[in-house]
Amino acid sequence: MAKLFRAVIMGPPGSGKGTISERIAQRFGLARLSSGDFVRENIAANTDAGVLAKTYIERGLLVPDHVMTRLLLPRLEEMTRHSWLMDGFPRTLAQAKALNSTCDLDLVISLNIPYETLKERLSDRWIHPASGRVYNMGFNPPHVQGRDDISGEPLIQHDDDKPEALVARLRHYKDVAKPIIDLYKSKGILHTFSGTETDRIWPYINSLLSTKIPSTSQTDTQRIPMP
Ligand SMILES: Nc1ncnc2c1ncn2[C@@H]1O[C@H](COP(=O)(O)OP(=O)(O)OP(=O)(O)O)[C@@H](O)[C@H]1O
Ligand SMILES: O=c1ccn([C@@H]2O[C@H](COP(=O)(O)OP(=O)(O)O)[C@@H](O)[C@H]2O)c(=O)[nH]1
Repeated sequence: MAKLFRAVIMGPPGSGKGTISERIAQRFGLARLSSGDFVRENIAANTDAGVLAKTYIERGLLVPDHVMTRLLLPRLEEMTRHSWLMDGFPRTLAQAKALNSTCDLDLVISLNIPYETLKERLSDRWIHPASGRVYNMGFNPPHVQGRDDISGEPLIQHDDDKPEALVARLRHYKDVAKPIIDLYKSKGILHTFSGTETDRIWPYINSLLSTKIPSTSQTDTQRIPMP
């Protein structure tokens, strides 16, 4: 069996993690895992953890570590035979340590994007909740306004992209990300990419990953349904 590949993508809200994850998943055939999608699915399904998580998300806060690790680690244990790319986890040092005890990461991508760019992008971000596909009215608008290109279903905006929640989220990101970044740097697996446009960053990520994983002919993002 080919060697499995496990990667994490980090960056503040709006830095392009979702956009880049989708490209990586399509180009390299990795399973794409998103902690945010997982939390939202739990909220929609009214699970105990979902109801609890909602009270934090509404205030622009992170969900507590013990809730997140309880939700995600069993999920990762089911993925022992898949290569994957995780977006949104770990978001704290405690989560990074918990992840560390579950699996060995091969690579961490960290995105470094100016604050003004983040604010502009998020005020105009639209999402197809079922697939996680993201649109931006300027950068990658849907073919039909307000509708997902593939399913035709309605697009939504996240409550936590509102400016009130956003400022708190950005401040919080800076504080909590630094020790995680330092940890991955010390392990020698951190790769940082800076810039204002995903299209300009992407070729560098693409060539880095090409040296680490074989590309596939897969054209559709592989999203593993959450239980
Ligand atoms: N690893 C995590 N730890 C704590 N809370 C999390 C984690 N992942 C997701 N959440 C919660 O779920 C919310 C939505 O997750 P999602 O990844 O979509 O976040 P986001 O902040 O909108 O991300 P981004 O804007 O960076 O794509 C977060 O704002 C946070 O409250
Ligand atoms: O170069 C870019 C990359 C992304 N986006 C948009 O910015 C928003 C945030 O991107 P994404 O959801 O990928 O970021 P994340 O929050 O996952 O890091 C989305 O509306 C994207 O369409 C953009 O306008 N230009």
